[in-house]
Amino acid sequence: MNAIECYQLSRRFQTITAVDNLDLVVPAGTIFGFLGPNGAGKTTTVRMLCALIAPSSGSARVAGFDVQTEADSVRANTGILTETPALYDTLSALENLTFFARLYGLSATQASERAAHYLRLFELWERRNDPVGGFSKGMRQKLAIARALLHDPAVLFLDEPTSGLDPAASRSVRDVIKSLRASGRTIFLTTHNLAEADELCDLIGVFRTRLISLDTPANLRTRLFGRSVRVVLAGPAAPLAPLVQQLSFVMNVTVDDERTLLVQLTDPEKDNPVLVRALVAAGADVCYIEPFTPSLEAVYLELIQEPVAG
Ligand SMILES: Nc1ncnc2c1ncn2[C@@H]1O[C@H](COP(=O)(O)OP(=O)(O)OP(=O)(O)O)[C@@H](O)[C@H]1O
Repeated sequence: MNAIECYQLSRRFQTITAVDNLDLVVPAGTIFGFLGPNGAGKTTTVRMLCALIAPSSGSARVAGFDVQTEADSVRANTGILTETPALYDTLSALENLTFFARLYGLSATQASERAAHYLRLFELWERRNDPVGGFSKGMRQKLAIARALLHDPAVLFLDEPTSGLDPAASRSVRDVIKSLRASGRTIFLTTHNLAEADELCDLIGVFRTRLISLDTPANLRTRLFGRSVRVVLAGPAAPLAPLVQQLSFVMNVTVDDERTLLVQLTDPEKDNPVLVRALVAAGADVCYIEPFTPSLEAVYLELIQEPVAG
């Protein structure tokens, strides 16, 4: 089953087109990473998918419901963590959660059960009676995610969930996100943290008003950079680059540093021995050769450089 399906989804604000003909399918139980520069239209997309604003054209189904004709059901089945979640500072963690659970329509018993469940899950139980005003940013963020989960939504939208958190708090929030996927939820994660997207996401959409690319992190790398190896030599690398470039299976060569070549090729298992033989025949001493995995950041920067297809 698909958690999210968009068909030609668009939103215009006066003269600005914020989202242009978005076609997107996100399978249930996955973490989808939505990446794009500032002003790309990510928040606008999330607001349409949560049935908070109407599309100008096109359609979308979230958790099986149409965002326009079944907006109440969409809202009942989605949770959203906004970039700056508001919590009541003078209320305790438990009071905050039970208050919001009642707003979602849960009975008093259900509200306290659900609040206790998430406070334990997110390791906030010991601090349940403390006013939230004294909580660290990481604790507040976990509490805000808990709040978004109180009505047990199938699809959770998280906007920059680890922004401004220290490494330990970020790790703890990422673990929470993984545990939510393990429980079968679908997570729509908007982030500028590419290492985080790489670690968490099953599927990544790179977006700038239009969807530029949609694939798994591994496929995005291979599609853009092919399969690459780093060749570390005992002597200078630059003089050998032209020779390597001439090999029929080599797609591209760059000099990574004084003694290192980055070689993009089609089939490392088959091509590496030929590459090494050619280098040795040219008098080079090969110290070692290893697979090279470009960072998702390199992939992302390459993708958003490309002009948006007409
Ligand atoms: N209510 C609105 N009225 C007019 N223009 C809007 C409105 N909401 C968004 N926009 C415009 O739509 C475009 C996309 O904005 P949006 O907030 O969706 O981008 P974003 O990708 O979420 O950006 P960021 O990463 O900075 O949060 C921007 O040009 C923005 O100014």
